[in-house]
Amino acid sequence: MDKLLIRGGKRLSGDVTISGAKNAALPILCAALLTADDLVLSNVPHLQDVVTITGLMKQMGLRVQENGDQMVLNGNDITRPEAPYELVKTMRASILVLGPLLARFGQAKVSLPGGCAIGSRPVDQHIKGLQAMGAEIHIEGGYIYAKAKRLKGARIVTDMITVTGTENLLMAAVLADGETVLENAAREPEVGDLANLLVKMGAKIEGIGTDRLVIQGVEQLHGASHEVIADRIETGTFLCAVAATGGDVTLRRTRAGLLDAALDKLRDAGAILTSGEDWIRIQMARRPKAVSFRTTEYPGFPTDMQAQFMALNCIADGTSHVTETIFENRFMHVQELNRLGTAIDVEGNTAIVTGVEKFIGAPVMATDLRASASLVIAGLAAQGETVVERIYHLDRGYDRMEAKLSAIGADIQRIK
Ligand SMILES: CC(=O)N[C@H]1[C@@H](OP(=O)(O)OP(=O)(O)OC[C@H]2O[C@@H](n3ccc(=O)[nH]c3=O)[C@H](O)[C@@H]2O)O[C@H](CO)[C@@H](O)[C@@H]1O
Ligand SMILES: C=C(OP(=O)(O)O)C(=O)O
Repeated sequence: MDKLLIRGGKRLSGDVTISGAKNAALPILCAALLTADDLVLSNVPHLQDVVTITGLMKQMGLRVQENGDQMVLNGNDITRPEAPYELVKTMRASILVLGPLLARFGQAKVSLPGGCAIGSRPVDQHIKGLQAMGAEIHIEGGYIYAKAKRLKGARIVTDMITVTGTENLLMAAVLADGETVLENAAREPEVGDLANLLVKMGAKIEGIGTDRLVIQGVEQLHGASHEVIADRIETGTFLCAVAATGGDVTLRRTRAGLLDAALDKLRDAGAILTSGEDWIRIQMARRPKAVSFRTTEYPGFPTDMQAQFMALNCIADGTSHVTETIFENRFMHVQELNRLGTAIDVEGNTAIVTGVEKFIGAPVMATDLRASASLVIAGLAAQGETVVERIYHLDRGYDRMEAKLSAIGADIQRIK
């Protein structure tokens, strides 16, 4: 299994190009199931999750051509609307095939994703919403069996704000008969990116970017071209790395407006941030100040940035309170960070982080995607060598992270 060897203490400087967003690319790739025409995508990130979702859809009959960060997908020959457990278990976002398969083919068999390291993560809201649209659904042997001659528009109010739930129901509603209203919809930019693509494919959607999506179903969708938006979590991760090590780095092909809440916290920590239409520059010349925050749905502070900011707080001046409100078990990085000599206590869903002036590298184990990123940031800021094991988690969601970090001066290498 691959590992990362990091020799910490290097200042970071230069330019980094941010990739397309994992959490936009995954639902957008699934939208290829909604049409028999070509979907032409650009800025598709090189990620294991992208390999997994395209592999899953290829075994259904989807044709995929790749060329760098471009991809052409064609769903004319889909014969098996099924998602087997072997593929779904490695990536929960595979549940995103359920809505489009049911909407276009009137049936789907999709493995239940199960929980993961950060929480139990049920998909009851996806199922409840599809049932409200007239789908007959039963669960047997760990699989969701769904069928509906044609889905019918409905008013759906989800119990909580769910990102992939909103995306699944949106992809179902675009081909349903009549009007669907999704209340309490997620407002994450990735939901908006999917909705904008669907409109290009001929869908009728109002309220994009708001918590109320109104969809008039159409008979069929056609092909379209689309560029995936920048990954705001990769952006935030690189910004945290520079804030933790000190330096001067410009991130290209990304946008400050995607992550205002995280940028505010970086400013509070002492970073100087400037930005233009498609770049963000961070200058950090001092020890960071501790920053407290609570994770919430967009536009609040993202749960997917919690671990990386916790690593930053570990070397900051002062004590911070980090409260996780989205997932019940998203502090797996705490024990690993403490192996480097950091000082974090957990009380319920709040971590109390007492900043230390320095920490020393150690072998650590990645437990999930963003936990891995926090260990890389801590390793970059630590003295001596840190070895991060189980980086297959990192490869799920970061596009060539070690190459991008090396290019701005980090001493980091992959050990096969
Ligand atoms: C591929 C993708 O886009 N993943 C993102 C997505 O995950 P994902 O879409 O899985 O997360 P949700 O927004 O659905 O989860 C929010 C909360 O709702 C709960 N819930 C959700 C659905 C449901 O049917 N029942 C239920 O109880 C979850 O357990 C969680 O506590 O949003 C999360 C929250 O911003 C991010 O951390 C993930 O990176
Ligand atoms: C939790 C994440 O992803 P997923 O929903 O794919 O597990 C993430 O991107 O941080």
